[in-house]
Amino acid sequence: MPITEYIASLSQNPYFGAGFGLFGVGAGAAILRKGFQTSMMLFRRHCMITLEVPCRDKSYQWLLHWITQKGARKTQHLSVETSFLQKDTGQIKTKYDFIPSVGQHFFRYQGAWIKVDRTREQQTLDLHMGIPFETVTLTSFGSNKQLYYDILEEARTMALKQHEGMTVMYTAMGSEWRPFGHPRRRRPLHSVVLRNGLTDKILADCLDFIENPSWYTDRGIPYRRGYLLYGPPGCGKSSFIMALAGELEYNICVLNLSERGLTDDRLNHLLSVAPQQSIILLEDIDAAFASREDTSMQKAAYEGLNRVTFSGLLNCLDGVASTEARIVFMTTNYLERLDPALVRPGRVDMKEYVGYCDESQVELMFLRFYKDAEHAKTFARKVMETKKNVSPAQIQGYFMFHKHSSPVEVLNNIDVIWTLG
Ligand SMILES: Nc1ncnc2c1ncn2[C@@H]1O[C@H](COP(=O)(O)OP(=O)(O)OP(=O)(O)O)[C@@H](O)[C@H]1O
Repeated sequence: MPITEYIASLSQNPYFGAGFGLFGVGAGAAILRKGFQTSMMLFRRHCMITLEVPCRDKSYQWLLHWITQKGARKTQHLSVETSFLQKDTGQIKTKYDFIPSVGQHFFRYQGAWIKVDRTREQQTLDLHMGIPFETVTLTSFGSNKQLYYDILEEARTMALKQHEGMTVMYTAMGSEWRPFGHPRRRRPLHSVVLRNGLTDKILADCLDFIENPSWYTDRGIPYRRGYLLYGPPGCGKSSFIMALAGELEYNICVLNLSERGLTDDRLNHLLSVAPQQSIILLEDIDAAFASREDTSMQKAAYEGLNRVTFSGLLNCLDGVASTEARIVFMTTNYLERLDPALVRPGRVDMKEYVGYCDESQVELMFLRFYKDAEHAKTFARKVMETKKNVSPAQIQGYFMFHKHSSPVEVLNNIDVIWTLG
């Protein structure tokens, strides 16, 4: 049979017609699907704008809180984050924050609909935090990037407002800094009573440093400043640094140099990634190295474990180069135990003794507690007449002991100061 006849006979075959029809429908559907996918992809690429924020990014938590409070307020799918807040009285209040749960949420911002996708990768763990890796993706119509800048900026401002008037303490965890405990209410600087003029001297030095970055850059000097406070325990070294941080609106990163596992490399890294506007505090700096020289059990226990070396610390202090003001505070009870190399200018630019009370300090502390100028003078004189060393912590303890006593009773019992605690 010639081929034309064969084709003509096929067209009359009902089975072939039906099969061909089905094939046509299938092919048509496939082409339509492909076309739809391509146009969706083109639409997404040209008409939608997305922002992906991974959980390692600083703005991640800010954004989640902002979305719950400002954006997707009506969403019913939430997860909880519990935090603690300390009141002035020391009482701790538990606070529950809701954040959008994993999944999709929608909200309107500046007239635009925004889709929120919070996704969690079950397979990938964030090694630093030990939690699954997460991302939040915002998607919206249009090409206006400003929308996302505005959202991130609002989220940041909202987060910072929460900590207004607070000092956040950071501690080193692995290779990063993490807030430690609850943010503390700022302590008024002059509530820490140091010898006359010392508070203002240190404050003025810090302010001069913070306000004059160009003085350092113009002269090629690293933009950092080191302070050492030394003196007996209970005289206010730590309290002063906390109060100073509050005054400067800085936070504090506390580093324990004797910590096991803190190597030179880790220390170097930590110093270079410290949060902005924070004071680095190295407490009891003598303890980290003193134990190396003695042959006590302690040394044996730590032997073989990674620790910071003295030269490592010096290198790290020298290497703290930063575009923003880097303030390092060190404290010690034993200045004489410190290696001169550690306290030379450049590493320690200001070295101040914070010691036992003098007469005016005792008087001021009395005034703060009892608001009685006349008895304050007598009290201070009587304390000084004993010729015994007295720390502000001892005076504070004595006043707390006499919380409900009259100023006269406080005057008549001063021997108790040295027997408390
Ligand atoms: N100069 C001071 N003025 C007011 N209070 C003070 C002062 N010094 C110490 N105190 C009080 O005494 C307590 C202990 O003080 P702090 O821990 O600051 O002393 P320190 O010098 O850092 O001691 P250490 O060397 O043991 O760390 C705090 O409760 C603090 O309020």
